[in-house]
Amino acid sequence: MSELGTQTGVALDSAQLPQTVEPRNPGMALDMDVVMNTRANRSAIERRAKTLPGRRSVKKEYQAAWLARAISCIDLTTLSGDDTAGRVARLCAKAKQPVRADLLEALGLPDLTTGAVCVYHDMIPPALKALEGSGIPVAVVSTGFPAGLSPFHLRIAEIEESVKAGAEEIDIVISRRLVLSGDWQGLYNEMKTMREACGDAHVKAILATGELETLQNVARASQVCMMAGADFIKTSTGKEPVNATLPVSLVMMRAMRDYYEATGYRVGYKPAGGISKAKDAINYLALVKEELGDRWLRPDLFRFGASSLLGDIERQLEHHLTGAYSASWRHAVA
Ligand SMILES: O=C[C@H](O)COP(=O)(O)O
Repeated sequence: MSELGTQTGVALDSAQLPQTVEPRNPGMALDMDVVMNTRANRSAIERRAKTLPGRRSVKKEYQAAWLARAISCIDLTTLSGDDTAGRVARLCAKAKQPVRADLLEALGLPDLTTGAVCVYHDMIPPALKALEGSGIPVAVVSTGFPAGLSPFHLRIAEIEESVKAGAEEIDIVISRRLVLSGDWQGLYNEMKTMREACGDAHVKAILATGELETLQNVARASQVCMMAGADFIKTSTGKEPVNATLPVSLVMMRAMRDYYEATGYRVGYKPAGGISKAKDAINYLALVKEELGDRWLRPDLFRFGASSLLGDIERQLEHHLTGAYSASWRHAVA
């Protein structure tokens, strides 16, 4: 049965999620033939991406199921210079109970949570404290986020410090200049060293696609990061002028599909930055379903990096259950 279909039924039951554990991508030797043969046809990709928002219409209980799944895949994020322990604690409370309790009951999903909470290094202790016992992992941005231009040994030390402090997921930024100068070996070495520094923590490689100039560069950088052992590839920091887009997502997902076909390892995907509307979330999930298949529609293989998406999803779910919209300020996240 198709899992989040518009034709076939889907129960709003998180217990439906299979408990299979995906083997971690171990990486492989850098294969320059694969990298150089990886291409991206911009006009074909843009044409394909444009068809998505128009023809996807998921209604009523199916829409609620897709939105509930979207919530389970959110890395609920705060990455501001004025973050405080209090703000992070409020964000974590929202991660533990992402939607009003009566709405969760009505959906039959009393235990629904977000996929993770994503913060800066200094906010790890308050996040861990607030999430204690919830099973929700703390993700941390690292390696001189967002530009990634601090000395390399300090970037590695930063990863090690965050792992030591208890982060289970490390979102690293790659050196964009290595992509822009075609230094694929340099990018491979950097990513491999970062993956090693993460140890048991999972590593998400932020490509900062809005700064990579071409879709071909995005495709090649995706391949190289996966070969070097990335657990996830992620579009953006949220701080670039252009962040996640559907065309970029199509390119990255196709690179992931090629990598899976070549190695048997599934790498996760995280679009991030500027995703703030429920209907955008559904478009991304639909793209994942069509390009990669149902197995990828799980928090272990798919996340949204988003600071304000949850509020709009809660609003849409409230409308689904009560027939009325509430003001967006009632769903402020933190
Ligand atoms: O990784 C997450 C992003 O920084 C969040 O970006 P956003 O604030 O545009 O949702």
